[in-house]
Amino acid sequence: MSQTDEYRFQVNLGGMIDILANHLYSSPRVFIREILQNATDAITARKELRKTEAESRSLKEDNTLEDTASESNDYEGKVIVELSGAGDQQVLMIQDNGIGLSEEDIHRFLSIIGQSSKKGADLLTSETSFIGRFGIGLLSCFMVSDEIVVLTRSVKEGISMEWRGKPDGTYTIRRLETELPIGTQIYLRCKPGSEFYYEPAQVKDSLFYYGALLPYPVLLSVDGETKQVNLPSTSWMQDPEQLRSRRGEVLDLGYRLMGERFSDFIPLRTASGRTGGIAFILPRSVNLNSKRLHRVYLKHMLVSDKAENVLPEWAFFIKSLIWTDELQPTASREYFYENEQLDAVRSELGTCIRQELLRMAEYEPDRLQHWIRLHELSMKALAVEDDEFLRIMHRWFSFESTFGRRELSELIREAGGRPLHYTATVDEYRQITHVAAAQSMLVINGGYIYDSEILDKLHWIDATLQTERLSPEDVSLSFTGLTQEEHTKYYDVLRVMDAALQPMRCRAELKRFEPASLPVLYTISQDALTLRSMEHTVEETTSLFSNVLDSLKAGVQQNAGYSTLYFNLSNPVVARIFEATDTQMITAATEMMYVNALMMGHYPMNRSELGLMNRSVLHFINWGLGNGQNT
Ligand SMILES: Nc1ncnc2c1ncn2[C@@H]1O[C@H](COP(=O)(O)OP(=O)(O)OP(=O)(O)O)[C@@H](O)[C@H]1O
Repeated sequence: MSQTDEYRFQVNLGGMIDILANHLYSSPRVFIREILQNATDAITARKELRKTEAESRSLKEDNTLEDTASESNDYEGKVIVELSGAGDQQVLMIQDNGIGLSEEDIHRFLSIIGQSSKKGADLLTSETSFIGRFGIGLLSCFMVSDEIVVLTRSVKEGISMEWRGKPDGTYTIRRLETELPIGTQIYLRCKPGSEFYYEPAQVKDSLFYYGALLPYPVLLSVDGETKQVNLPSTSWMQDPEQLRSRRGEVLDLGYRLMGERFSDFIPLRTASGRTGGIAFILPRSVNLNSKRLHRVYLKHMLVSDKAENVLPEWAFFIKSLIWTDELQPTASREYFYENEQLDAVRSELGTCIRQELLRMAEYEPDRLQHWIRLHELSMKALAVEDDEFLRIMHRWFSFESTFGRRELSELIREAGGRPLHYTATVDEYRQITHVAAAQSMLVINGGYIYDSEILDKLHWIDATLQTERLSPEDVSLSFTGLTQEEHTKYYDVLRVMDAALQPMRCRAELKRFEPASLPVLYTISQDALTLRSMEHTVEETTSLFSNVLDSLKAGVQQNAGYSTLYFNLSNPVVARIFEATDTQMITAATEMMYVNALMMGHYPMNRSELGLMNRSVLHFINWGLGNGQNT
């Protein structure tokens, strides 16, 4: 048997940095986030240590818990960022007064890649109060510097230490003579080509971008001038009541962090209180398919300003600012794992929004109406998909109707317990709108996108809400018929009219209806309508395709009913036609009325109908001129 030699894997640090820079992080500027994050974790660790120490002391000395809490609260975390030098001699120093690193910590955590003092038993699922867990974040500094220098003094031991690491994987450690303050200082010297990331404005922007909500001061010192970069205490953000009472400040925060001037918002908070935020209502209407980009802070640090999955899909009219301490970020820290926890949080935040909508519907209807008007089309699209949303919003949706544009709640009231009548197409609505309005009949135009689908679904969400689709033929049922004498009197004229309309598979009927100004009403069955559009297509297509259509047409033709042209005897012109005796004149008038009705109903006319129109117009001109000569 041959001898087996055992070797250790070697890590090519340069290669790893390349992977981080080009494949994990979206921009080199994330090094600021990683350092701020480490500082935050170090401050948290120091706070926790003080708390445990105070607790064990209080147990020994029998102090009250309040004494313990106040003792652990008298420490204030702080981060100072300093820029010095110029060009490629620029140095960025980040100092925190956190827990610091002991000599042993340096060997265990700082010098071994992938080793972290912060992870729990299970790297991905166990929870800690820290943001970091992978033990790779500090490497991001090599994207902008050829050396990382860490000066540190642990709260646990008095020795001040220096660690210097290079991207080739070498590092040095030494004890310092001077005594440093407790905490850590990181020094980065600008790497050629990275000058941009050391510009004071850039550093300031990045510190604000990632750390605006950090609960301790982050100070930036440039040319001897020191200013706080992050927002002064925003702990009130976590309390929905405070958010409501600080309306102006919240809207201002929205502008500073999200760059948009919002005018309204909904406070968010899950039952556990571990996730919450502000759901800003978009002040402009948005496409339902546009990305929903939310801004999420994990333990006060920005994780992503492009998080799509923290709110339900339907909350497209909202742009939110979310804080959480429970969601699991990915290693790039730019997204969250799509896991059960995220599912639960998303649904709880969705419930907050729903409840607020319901609350508004009850107590602030004007506010709700304003939003709906802004986002109505997208909200209707959502309501078609989501019954729960439809249930909340339906009564605020507006529809065109013969009573004007009204909210559904008003229309339901007007209908007084009777079914709501609606047309399925805009053309059908156009055909009957005058007639229905003149007869004070409530008809809703369901022809616009989503409207008839919503009307169709109403009885699913409320069994008392009945709807009925109406066709123009149904409206004709409300017309007044003629007396027996009138029937006899107008029988011959009607026969002439029928004969004139026969080639168009249309029949004439004589009724009385309102408004008197409307001479005729054209109604057509669905089959007849299909046949009409097929005929129209045949006229416009190639012979091969028209053969196919012809055979389809033959099938439909057998079933297709006639359309009907209702003449309105209450209309003075129609009344005069029925007094006429000249058959030619009656025929021409009928044809004119027919094409006029088609145009009013927006039906495309076929070739023979256009010819008909031409003929009858010429006929009337001729007749008019002849009449003129006679007088
Ligand atoms: N400012 C600091 N104060 C104290 N310890 C620090 C500081 N910065 C880094 N460390 C130590 O160095 C270790 C490695 O840091 P690094 O940023 O690489 O990883 P991490 O923060 O643990 O995890 P992640 O890769 O998820 O950010 C940390 O676990 C911590 O022990």
